[in-house]
Amino acid sequence: MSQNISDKLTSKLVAMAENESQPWKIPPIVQELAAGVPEPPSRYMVREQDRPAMAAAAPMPEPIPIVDLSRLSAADDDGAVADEVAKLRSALQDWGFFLAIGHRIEPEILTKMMQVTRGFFNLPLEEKQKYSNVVNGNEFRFEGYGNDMVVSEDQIMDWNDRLYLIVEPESLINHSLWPARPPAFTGVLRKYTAGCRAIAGVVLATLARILLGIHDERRFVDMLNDGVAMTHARFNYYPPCPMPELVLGLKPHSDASVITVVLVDDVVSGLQVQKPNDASGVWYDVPIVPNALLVNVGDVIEIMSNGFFKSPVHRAVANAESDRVSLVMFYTLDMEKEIEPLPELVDEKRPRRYRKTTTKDYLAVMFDRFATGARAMDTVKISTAGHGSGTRSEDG
Ligand SMILES: O=C(O)CCC(=O)C(=O)O
Ligand SMILES: [Fe+2]
Repeated sequence: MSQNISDKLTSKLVAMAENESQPWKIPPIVQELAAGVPEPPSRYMVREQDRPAMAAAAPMPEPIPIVDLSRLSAADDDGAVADEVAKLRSALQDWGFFLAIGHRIEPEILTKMMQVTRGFFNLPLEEKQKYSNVVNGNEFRFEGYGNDMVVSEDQIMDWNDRLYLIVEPESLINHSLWPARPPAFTGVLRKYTAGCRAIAGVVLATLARILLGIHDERRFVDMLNDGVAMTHARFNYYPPCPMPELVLGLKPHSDASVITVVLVDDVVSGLQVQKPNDASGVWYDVPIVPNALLVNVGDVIEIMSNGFFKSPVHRAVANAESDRVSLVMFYTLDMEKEIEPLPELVDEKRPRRYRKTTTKDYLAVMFDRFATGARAMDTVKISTAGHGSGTRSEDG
């Protein structure tokens, strides 16, 4: 027992000493930093070739795809369902995302969700630090308030603070990390979570219908109820930046989720996407559409659909005038669940394009790669240029 305590103490002291010699591991809260610096510190400055180039970001070349979810589950007397399914299909094939209307979350809940999100980030630092994602002075945990993990001294940091929470299933909620203030936070988040769950269900049923047929509509939805599938909420806060053209709010990435539902700031834009299957690399500004929620394909659906649907690369840019918030719901599968292309979607004409992985392996790669700006997806893609499958065995 005493040996145990002394071991713990020793490891804590070692960790503290390491931490002192590696202060870069615990970055400042960007909101605090932003309030005091005339220009972003160098570790936030992106390489010249990766700069946001705000001027070069283009408006979307066509109207942003909007899908009315209420029509997807209506009676199909007049072909309305088929029309809406077709819209969803082309939105996801062209862009990897769409804006959902007819989603049945009342506008008041969306407004309140925005208010409590802003309310949390506007609290004094000491209050927010009660939910810190750094424990024992130097250990990062995945849930909580702070920055994303810093894995190396030369990592380029995002102009972003975030609160990360598991919101489903109930048994995995860490109640001590749910903010007590603003007082409405918990109640609103619960309602919002239930509304998003319904959205994820309708969209996943439609994707399965497109890929496998109506008889197999529940294939993806059932995965969200299989084992311990989790929903993670990421509340993003982007402070104003004195030189926004030198930083990124969030570096380019695709989501490691099955599917993602995003509530973007209702006043300040900042989300930009690249068009899947378009090699030009142009960034498009996503416009704000009141009361619509953005739904995007995640890496898991890209893999399981054998590339039929692509998980779009996106990023967030900062701006000089205003802060910005967003709330992102990531649907993930049981940690042990194997992820690979559905056998029905692999044949001679369309050979397997992704290696098998598991949720936990993929998330581990994702967190590591995100820090460096690399894509986790590249570790499971099978090169189509040659016929080799890379260095790892395809079933490994
Ligand atoms: O802030 C946004 O609009 C997007 C955030 C995002 O992509 C993420 O948190 O994964
Ligand atoms: Fe994202």
